[in-house]
Amino acid sequence: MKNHIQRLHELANSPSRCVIGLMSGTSLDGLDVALCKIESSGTNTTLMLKKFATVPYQDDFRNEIRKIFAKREIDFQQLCLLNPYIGNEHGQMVLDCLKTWDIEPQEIDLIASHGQTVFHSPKKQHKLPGFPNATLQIGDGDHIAVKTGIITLSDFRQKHIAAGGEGAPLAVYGDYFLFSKKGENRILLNMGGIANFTYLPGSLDPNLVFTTDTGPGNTLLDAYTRRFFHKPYDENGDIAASGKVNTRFLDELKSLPFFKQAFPKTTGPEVFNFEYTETAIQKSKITSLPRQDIIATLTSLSADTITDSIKIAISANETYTIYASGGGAHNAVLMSAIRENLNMEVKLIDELGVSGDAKEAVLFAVLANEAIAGDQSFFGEKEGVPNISMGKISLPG
Ligand SMILES: Nc1ncnc2c1ncn2[C@@H]1O[C@H](COP(=O)(O)OP(=O)(O)OP(=O)(O)O)[C@@H](O)[C@H]1O
Ligand SMILES: CC(=O)N[C@H]1[C@@H]2OC[C@@H](O2)[C@@H](O)[C@@H]1O[C@H](C)C(=O)O
Repeated sequence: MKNHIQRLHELANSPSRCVIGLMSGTSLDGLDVALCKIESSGTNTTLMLKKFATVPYQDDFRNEIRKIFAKREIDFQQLCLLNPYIGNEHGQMVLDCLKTWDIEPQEIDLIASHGQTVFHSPKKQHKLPGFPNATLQIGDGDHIAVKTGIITLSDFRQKHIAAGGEGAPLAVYGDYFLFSKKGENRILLNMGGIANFTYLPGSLDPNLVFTTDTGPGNTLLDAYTRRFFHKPYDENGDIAASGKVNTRFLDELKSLPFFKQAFPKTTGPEVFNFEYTETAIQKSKITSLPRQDIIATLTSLSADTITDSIKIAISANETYTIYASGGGAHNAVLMSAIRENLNMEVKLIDELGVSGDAKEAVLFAVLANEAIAGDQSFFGEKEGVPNISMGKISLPG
């Protein structure tokens, strides 16, 4: 024990750390593994992404998670079993990546594991008096630490809730440290299962930094494409490109109160799922609409709700640059609808030196770096962006 605490002390005082960030998002496509060298902390943080891989999930593994994923009623034993099971699997995936990269586990200082979100329930969504914002990520950190022999930080979201946030989006911290630029207002738009963005003011004023989910990114598209096109997602937006947007259906999809809620707000596949699409199809009486048109309309919904949110958050006369990341950045139809709605170029975060597919995993590496070596950076007084260090520490021995 004493050795581990001494090691943490050394790491806290070392000029740089080698940190593996792990992200398993709402799309359940795989585990993103980002090996980063991080120097310093807070606004002085510099990061070099040394290696990156997405370890795809096997169907069996994904199906086990789907049994409980974002469901109100589940088999409690399944939840209990998955917690160590996912931790162990993620640990093994890290070891496999290290082997492929010809790197010894001893060369890694920390793992930052997001885990798997299985339910996200902000107050605005559950509306149960007396109950707080809540979110649950599983894939226990102790199992990763013991499996890999590497000190592991996990369960980052609880502290954010304890300090007054909804547990997400946490990207804001790393976004601010890594991607802020004096003199340039930036929007960092991430389109995973759920879409969110961070506003980084060119003034660098932490009081103006802003982050929120906007609603669906790919989650509705994936669910519908899986069910009716027997593919995991609409590759490149090809199905959407072959369909037409149906306005009646689009208006019905947009009538959900979530879209009118004030920022910051968060959501998940508990709300944006196949049933949500089905209900909107029934309500708008378009049951005979070609399936490509459904995909085209769902793609428009993602684009419109993203760009409407950006327009609300940024005043009309303000200039800014948008950098996109996440799997949705590979969807040409989604990207061009966003460009069209905003009438401006949308760049890729890759231009700023980090691959868009790696960004979220990288940001958890930054959070772990901050928890171990940071000095509680000031994030202003804005609601939903608490000034805190996050993550629980699991020791390997
Ligand atoms: N070539 C592609 N064409 C179209 N869509 C793609 C492509 N590649 C990935 N995607 C979409 O991106 C999704 C995965 O994105 P990503 O890994 O960023 O999500 P996530 O991290 O799981 O979600 P979240 O950020 O909400 O937690 C896929 O499920 C798919 O919908
Ligand atoms: C509860 C949860 O897992 N939320 C995710 C999800 O995926 C995208 C969006 O919804 C975002 O709010 C968050 O993840 C990113 C990494 C975040 O916290 O910034």
